[in-house]
This record gives sequence, C-alpha cells and structure tokens, in this order.
Amino acid sequence: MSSSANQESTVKPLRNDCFALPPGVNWTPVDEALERLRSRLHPVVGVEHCVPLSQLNGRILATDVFAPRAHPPSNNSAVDGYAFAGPLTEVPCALPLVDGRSAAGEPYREQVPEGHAIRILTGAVMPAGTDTVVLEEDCEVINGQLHLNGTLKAGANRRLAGEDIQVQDRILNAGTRLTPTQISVLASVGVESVDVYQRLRVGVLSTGDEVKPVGAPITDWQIYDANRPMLSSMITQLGYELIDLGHVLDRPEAVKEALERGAEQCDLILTSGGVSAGDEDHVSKTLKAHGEISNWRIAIKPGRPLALAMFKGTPVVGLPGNPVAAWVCALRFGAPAMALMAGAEWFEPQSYLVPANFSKNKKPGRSEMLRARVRDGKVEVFGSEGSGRVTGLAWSEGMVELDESARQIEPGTPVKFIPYGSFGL
Ligand SMILES: Nc1nc2c(c(=O)[nH]1)N[C@H]1C(S)=C(S)[C@@H](COP(=O)(O)OP(=O)(O)OC[C@H]3O[C@@H](n4cnc5c(N)ncnc54)[C@H](O)[C@@H]3O)O[C@H]1N2
Ligand code: MOO
Repeated sequence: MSSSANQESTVKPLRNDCFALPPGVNWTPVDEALERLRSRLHPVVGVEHCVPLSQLNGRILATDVFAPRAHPPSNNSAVDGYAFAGPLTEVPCALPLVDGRSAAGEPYREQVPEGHAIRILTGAVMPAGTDTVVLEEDCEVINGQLHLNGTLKAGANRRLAGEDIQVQDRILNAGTRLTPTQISVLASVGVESVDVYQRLRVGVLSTGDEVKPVGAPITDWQIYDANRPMLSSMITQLGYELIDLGHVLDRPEAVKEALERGAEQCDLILTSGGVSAGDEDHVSKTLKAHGEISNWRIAIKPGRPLALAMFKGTPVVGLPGNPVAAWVCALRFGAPAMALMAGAEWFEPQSYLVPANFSKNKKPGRSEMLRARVRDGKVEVFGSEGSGRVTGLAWSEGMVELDESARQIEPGTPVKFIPYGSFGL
C-alpha cells in the first residue's frame, strides 16, 4: 500500500498472501468468503487529528469520545407551563404565582417560595424551589393564581441534568461511522472536533475492449461504461475518497500500467471486467503475472468470479464485468471489506424477514441475490435475473438473499431482504 504524506507510519500493511485460499478450495460459500475477508483485513489508514464538526459526516472515528459536559447541563422543563414543588396530590388547588418567569436562555435566579408556582417555558432551567411542571393546557390562571385540577407526580415534565449524558460518559466508540445523528450528539456536549481515520482512497478502474466511456464516439459492438460511474458514486456515497483510474483496453500493458497508477495512489482498487476465464480476461492475467491473486469462486449468483489480489502492496478487488454482478459483489463483499480497511467495524448488513410476493425454484448449493423492493409489506423481485439488466438495478431498493439451502419460495414464504441502506447507501 502506498502512503500519503500525513499518514502515520504505524499503519500496518496487509500481507501479500492475505487473499490466498486453502489448497483444494473450489466453491466458497458466501459466509466463508465473508469470514475470510474479515479475518484477513485490518485498517490501513492513518489518523487525521482534530477534524471539525462541519467536516465529519461520513467519517470514521479513530478514538472513543467522552463527554466534556452533561446533557442536559441543568434541570429544565420539557414543556411550556408552570413550575412548582411537587408532588401535587390534593386537587383542585390554587397556587399563587410569583412575579417573573423562567425562559430558555433567561433563567429565573431567585428561590420560588414554598407553595408558589412560576411561569416556565420549554427548555428553561427549573428555578430553585421547583421540581415539577404542569402543562399550560392543564391549568388556568385567574387573578394571579394558578388553578390545578389534576394530580402530578414530583418531577413531572422535568428533564434532569445529565439524564441523557453525564460528564465523562463515553458517547461514541472508535470505529463509528459518523452520521448526522451522531454529529448532533457531539455538538450537544460541545465537542468541536474529533480524530477520525483518513479517508480510504479507493480506485475504480473499468476494463474491456468493448467498453467506452460515456461521451466517447461509439459503435454497435461497443457498450457504454456503466460500472465506473456506478462504483464511483458508491465510493463517494460511502464517504471514501474516489480515485478515478479511468478505463483501459484489454491489453496486458495497459492493465498493468493502470494498476501501477492505482497502487501508487490508492488503499484499495476496484476493477470491473476481465476476471473470468476468457481469452481476454487480462485483469486476472495481469494480477497473476505481477501480484498475488486468488480467484475466489463464490457460491453466489450473480457474481461467481471475484478476483482478490495484492498488487504491489495494494489490495485489488476484481469485480465481474456484468453490472448487476459488479454491484452485488461490491456491496456484499466490498462494502464490509472497505469499512474494515477504513477503520470502521466489520458489518453484516441489517436484513429483515419479509414475506415473498413471488415464487422461485432455486438450485441448492449457492446463494442467490435478487434485485428487490418492498411494497405493501411484501418483497417483490425484478422480473429478470439477467446479470446485464441494469434496469433491475435502478428499479430495486435492496436485495433478497436466498442462502445456499433455500429451494422453493412461494408467495408468503419469509425471505431475507437487505435494503441498500444497510450498506450505507
Ligand atoms: N466460461 C465461462 N464464462 C463465463 C463465466 C464462467 O464462469 N465461465 N462466468 C460468467 C459470469 S457469471 C460473469 S459475471 C462474467 C464475468 O466476466 P468478466 O469479469 O471477465 O467480465 P467481462 O467478460 O469483461 O464482462 C462481462 C459482461 O459485462 C460487460 N461489462 C464489462 N464491463 C462493463 C462496464 N464497465 N459497464 C457495463 N458493462 C460492462 C461486458 O460487456 C460483458 O457483457 O463472465 C461470464 N462468463
Ligand atoms: O457473476 Mo455473473 O454475472 O453471476 O452472472
């Protein structure tokens, strides 16, 4: 792996044989393939110190974060109403109101005398002498007296100091991918900046003589490059740094040159195409000639051929060329692997058992990933399983994963639905 100027020298490189398969392995079940990736990969990025809140979305925490302040910092009211000392057991009753009020940002600084009440607004600090708040809808003020008809427990409608977070509580763990909600927690206790991992630099390379970048002149026997824009968008959406390695023809020298460029600039390279056994599958050949390659034949449809290699110290994930297979493999295997390399936790995507709205007779012995979406509480799958059907990708909102043992699916059979959101997309 190449290293950037500010990357820390303590980063441990991956082993050259990290993708090697045990002798005799032929078809690898999905679970085993995932476990192999999990056990052989580790973070390969250094730490970026003191990154401000405004730049944290999607970044991965490098250290645990402890609260420098409690949340809420003081007892305060959860509602607009009147504060007094609770409980209130004998009703109806009338409490004289003190002159003044406690508003958010403008506390009442004196003691509220026993048996009195005070006007209070949501978020305002509870004045001394009060611990309970009645909603303004549940009481009436007549001639400076607060009239109450319902009982209230002591502490009703009050938020206690530190009930959410106490000083020095661990609020976030190292390895957490920061999202808007976690950034809100940091802000709530006044954390201005945190240490995060440097962004994983992911190179995306398309290969194939028939493949042309969008915008280039094209003929009938050529196709537009759908994989590179798809994978590039995925990389940026996952919060990684995209390094566009372009497209190369099926020429050993061109493939080698592109991989060398990638190894210089990236922590990981995703290629698509050229990994099955065909005469023009130069990605496999180049990786074999100049790196340590392992052609994983995963018992999955689509996406059987997945080439995993180390090329000049940089891991290369050789995805199949068919866009559907490239997408499925990039998600199912690439996303957790990248997360781990980027310093986050390995993750098994959250899935849901949803009744099927389709029938299918599946071959045993391999997993199948179907383009899917949920409508009216049932999961439907795209009409064609063809691995080149990009329309199915656009139509889908997730995948149905049928494991190796699944056989006959009927309408109503619970199946495992994995929304794309479970991968962070
Ligand atoms: N004899 C065998 N042939 C094939 C096997 C096999 O096991 N034995 N596996 C099939 C499966 S499954 C797949 S998937 C493909 C994977 O092949 P490659 O990774 O070598 O991919 P290519 O042959 O280069 O391309 C496959 C297909 O995808 C189109 N493609 C490629 N790149 C792009 C791109 N950037 N954007 C859009 N489409 C792309 C390409 O034109 C081909 O149609 O191998 C099967 N064959
Ligand atoms: O990986 Mo291929 O596209 O399974 O069909």
